[in-house]
Amino acid sequence: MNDMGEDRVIEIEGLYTRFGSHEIHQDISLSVYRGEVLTLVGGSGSGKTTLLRQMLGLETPVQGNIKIFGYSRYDCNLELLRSLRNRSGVLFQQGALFSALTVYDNIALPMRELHCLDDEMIRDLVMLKLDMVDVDPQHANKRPAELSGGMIKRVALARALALDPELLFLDEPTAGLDPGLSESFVELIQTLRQELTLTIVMVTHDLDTLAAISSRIAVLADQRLVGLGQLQEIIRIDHPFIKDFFLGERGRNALRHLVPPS
Ligand SMILES: Nc1ncnc2c1ncn2[C@@H]1O[C@H](COP(=O)(O)OP(=O)(O)OP(=O)(O)O)[C@@H](O)[C@H]1O
Repeated sequence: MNDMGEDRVIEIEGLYTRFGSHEIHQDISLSVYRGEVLTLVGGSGSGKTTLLRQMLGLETPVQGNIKIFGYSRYDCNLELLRSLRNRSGVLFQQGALFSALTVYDNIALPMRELHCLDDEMIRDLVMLKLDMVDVDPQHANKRPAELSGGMIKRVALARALALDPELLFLDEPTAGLDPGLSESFVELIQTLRQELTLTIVMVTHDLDTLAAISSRIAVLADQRLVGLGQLQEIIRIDHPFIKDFFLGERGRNALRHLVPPS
């Protein structure tokens, strides 16, 4: 099977996750379509990060299937898995840069792992990625400890985009940023998403970020998917988590254009 003409980038079917006797997901099914931003929300411990890690192939559910670009995560050969990995990029929480490596080497690492690019080509590509995320080349030789929180996120995004992925995973992309930095980081993601025609799966607790870039939202609660759709549809669902999350005071501020004041 290939992905020609297929507009589902990810297909999750009948997924169950358990850690010991702790049930995390029951019968989760959802698709992510090419070019959309699907945002996963849910209470603490509802299994958002676990689901993201399963899509990345870093964890395996006890039951169910996940297809990426039309290929099952669980019946492919090593070469195929590597190619699936190279077609996706990930921005982990807190950036997760290698602290011993410079900015340059952090971004160059995935390129070097391909073993087919020479040093000059890698240099040009690293500089191009830094430019894409608005980081001045003068910072290339710094280590992560010398960077501000906002800069770490940008460098981590440059690394996530190192291999020109079609699919980007963002785990709490604006966590730890103050509102101004958070807004400009979201604008950067939005611009790159359009320029690079990315498909994005994002986990966030931040309603401003969610409202700014989500095409659709998937809500995890009670081990299940209790909502899947556009924001306007989600906020009409009668579920305690949804009411609390979207229609509480913070929600009403972030979504004031959608939710009438009570
Ligand atoms: N490898 C693991 N072994 C055992 N339990 C785990 C493992 N990974 C996650 N869990 C548990 O699974 C549950 C879901 O975790 P997960 O991190 O996916 O939730 P989350 O929705 O992302 O939460 P948060 O919003 O707090 O980040 C939690 O109770 C967590 O302790």
